[in-house]
Amino acid sequence: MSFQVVRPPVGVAPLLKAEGVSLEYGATRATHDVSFDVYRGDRFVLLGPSGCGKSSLLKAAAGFIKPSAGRISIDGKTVEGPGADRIVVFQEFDQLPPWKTVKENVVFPLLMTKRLNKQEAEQRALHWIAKVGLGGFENAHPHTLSGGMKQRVAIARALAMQPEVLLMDEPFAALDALTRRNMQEELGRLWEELRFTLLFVTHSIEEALVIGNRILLLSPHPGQVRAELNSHQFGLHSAGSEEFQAAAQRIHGLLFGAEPSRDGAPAAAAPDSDRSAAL
Ligand SMILES: Nc1ncnc2c1ncn2[C@@H]1O[C@H](COP(=O)(O)OP(=O)(O)OP(=O)(O)O)[C@@H](O)[C@H]1O
Repeated sequence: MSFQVVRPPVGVAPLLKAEGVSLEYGATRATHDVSFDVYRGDRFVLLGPSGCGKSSLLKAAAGFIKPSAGRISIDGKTVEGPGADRIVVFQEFDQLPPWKTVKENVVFPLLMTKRLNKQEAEQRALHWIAKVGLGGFENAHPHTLSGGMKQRVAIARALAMQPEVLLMDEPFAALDALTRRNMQEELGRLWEELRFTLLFVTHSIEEALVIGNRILLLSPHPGQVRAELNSHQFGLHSAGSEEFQAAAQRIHGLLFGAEPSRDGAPAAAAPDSDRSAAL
């Protein structure tokens, strides 16, 4: 199977742009010279092995950490810190304050923006709680919910803020396989309806193919761009198909540089400097 080469849309400016981003924690370099463009409506996936700096890139896009070199911008403006235009959904189930009900969890950040009054915020919260299938659980506390339901609350809370970019850091990684699949389906359904812009981190090749329309492959630590792929043709509908399996295998080869060729000999991975060469 072959991937389409990524070509930027003609005449459209990216919504989120990472330019030569290096991230460091003291002496530890997490990423080196990473560049990518996310366009409005993209489901853009950062994929790479553990420790390659995916979460760090997401945190930098969220404004939680600053690049040691390069820059990240939204609509041309350099990201200098967190903002309501970028909301993060994390993997951890404890991202919801446990003393607040489902409704209060969704309402709270809306009130913090000071753009809505209490009644408007509650109305909007109820709308989003229903949208993620949690109607009837508005007054429940997080500890009474399953892991999947907690992630639904986190998604409702994020989408209610109507961010420019929804940032998701392995949001389904701690869920059992069946719930994870349901949540991937749910996210796809929400995207079909709302067409929000998504930056999604995962180390699962299958999840990247199911969720993303574009995938950035990062090399092992420190993360550098290995390749960029279009993957819009894949989804849960195609998971398990021959083409899907071939794509997953191809990505594995690109990531780890040992893609088995037809005759069984390892083939070279995409060179960092030429993203399209191996696609
Ligand atoms: N707060 C921190 N302090 C020091 N080093 C850190 C910190 N956070 C991450 N690192 C280091 O930066 C590198 C990238 O980590 P990061 O969590 O971004 O990778 P990742 O690709 O998201 O990994 P995983 O898939 O395991 O979550 C790793 O070497 C990690 O040890």
